[in-house]
Amino acid sequence: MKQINVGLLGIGTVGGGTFNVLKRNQEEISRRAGYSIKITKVADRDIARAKEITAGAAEVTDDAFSVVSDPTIDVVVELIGGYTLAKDLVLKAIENGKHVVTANKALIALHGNEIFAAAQKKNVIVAYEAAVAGGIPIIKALREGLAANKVEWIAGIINGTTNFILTEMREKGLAFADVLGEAQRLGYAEADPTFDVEGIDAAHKLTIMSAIGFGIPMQFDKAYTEGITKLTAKDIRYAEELGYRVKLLGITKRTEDGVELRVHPTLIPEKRLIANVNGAMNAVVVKGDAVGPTLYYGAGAGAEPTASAVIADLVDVARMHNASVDQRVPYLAFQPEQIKPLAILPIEAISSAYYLRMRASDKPGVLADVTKILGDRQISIDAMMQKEPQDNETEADIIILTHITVEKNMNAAIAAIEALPAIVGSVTRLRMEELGK
Ligand SMILES: NC(=O)C1=CN([C@@H]2O[C@H](COP(=O)(O)OP(=O)(O)OC[C@H]3O[C@@H](n4cnc5c(N)ncnc54)[C@H](O)[C@@H]3O)[C@@H](O)[C@H]2O)C=CC1
Ligand SMILES: N[C@@H](CC=O)C(=O)O
Ligand code: NA
Repeated sequence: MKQINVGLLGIGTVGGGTFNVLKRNQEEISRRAGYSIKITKVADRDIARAKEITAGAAEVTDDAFSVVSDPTIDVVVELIGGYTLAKDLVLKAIENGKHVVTANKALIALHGNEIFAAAQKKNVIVAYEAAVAGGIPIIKALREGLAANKVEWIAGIINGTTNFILTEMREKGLAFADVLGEAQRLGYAEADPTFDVEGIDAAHKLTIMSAIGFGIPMQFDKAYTEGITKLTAKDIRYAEELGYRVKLLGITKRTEDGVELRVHPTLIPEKRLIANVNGAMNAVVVKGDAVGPTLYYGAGAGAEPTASAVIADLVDVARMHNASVDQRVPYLAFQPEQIKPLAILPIEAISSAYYLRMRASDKPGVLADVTKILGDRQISIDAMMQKEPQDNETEADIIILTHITVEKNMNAAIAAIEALPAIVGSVTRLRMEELGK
């Protein structure tokens, strides 16, 4: 059987998983690929660890550029992360006519447009299944399985670290910081976990799915990004009392005015399957006009689940490396000349239902003032809950769920509510999604 030589850049969590799974399932994988896929060279700055993992099965170097320039290497697998060095390495590999597989969503979301244009010119594959929702074959589903559909919206739990944190906080009442440490230990978190907890990693993945779903260029800089660091256990509890779960959701929707591209904590009805996705698991709902809503579920992070996607890409490369660029699945699902920009809507222009929590002095008339402010702006109320003041407290929590309104309208209403003398501090606002239709 012919051999495909792989140069692996970075043998950390995902690189190590890739090396091990490829070794363990070698026979099964080559029966599928029609080629023996072999990691022949590994670059990692931690040479000792790389040598320990590879145990003599591959040449090890600390010079990643020597791998992308090595004429014996057919495919470069980039698993170092970050955008600066990774971009240089990937562009150099493409320039040298090598196919590329990467799990690096930051790289694709920020520099994908440039990378795919370079790859198209050189007739090489750039595959990135592992970059979105880890082991779930969501790129495959979006690019191939749903090709008949006009995609209407995509919504997903696409960051394992934050879903793990939210689950542990809800189920075990643990503090945010303790759970983050555990997620790091388990290999889920990014090198800089701010990317996870501030929603940046999810926004990278959402940007990629939005581009593939709607045939638009990658526009990460226009994404609205809000993480989970300000989320309180109290809001998670109140949401639950009202029949909802709070998840960090990435949502992208095609509307008449443009495309919504937003990541934020979101209340989802608990009866939805996606509301019950826990731990580091990911789930993505894609709504196509023909197929309706479809749900994809699986491990979104971790060594072997992510390796599963990396190796699936390697199998695709093995099968398709001799084809010409126009015989292959296009990088972003649409033919490159058919990628057309659509405006990304600012967050003020999106429409959503809302969860509002405010603290009010326990005086008569406050509720009437709040409902009048909402009514004056045509914001209708779906549900309301008032918590009696506890023990020595003189203030009560009021929780309101609204029907759908434009965010700009809600901003004005919140400002007016916060200006009421009886309202203490600021109003907590969380967006809600039905995800049904
Ligand atoms: N950990 C996960 O669950 C997932 C990670 N990813 C992505 O996969 C990529 C790799 O992530 P991890 O494996 O978690 O990271 P990691 O930090 O465990 O591994 C990175 C490896 O690259 C090596 N490295 C760093 N700088 C280098 C340099 N200049 N030259 C040579 N080697 C260098 C490090 O020594 C390390 O072994 C990232 O882009 C990440 O976003 C994607 C999906 C899931
Ligand atoms: N840090 C990421 C890793 C996978 O993409 C996550 O937690 O989802
Ligand atoms: Na994937």
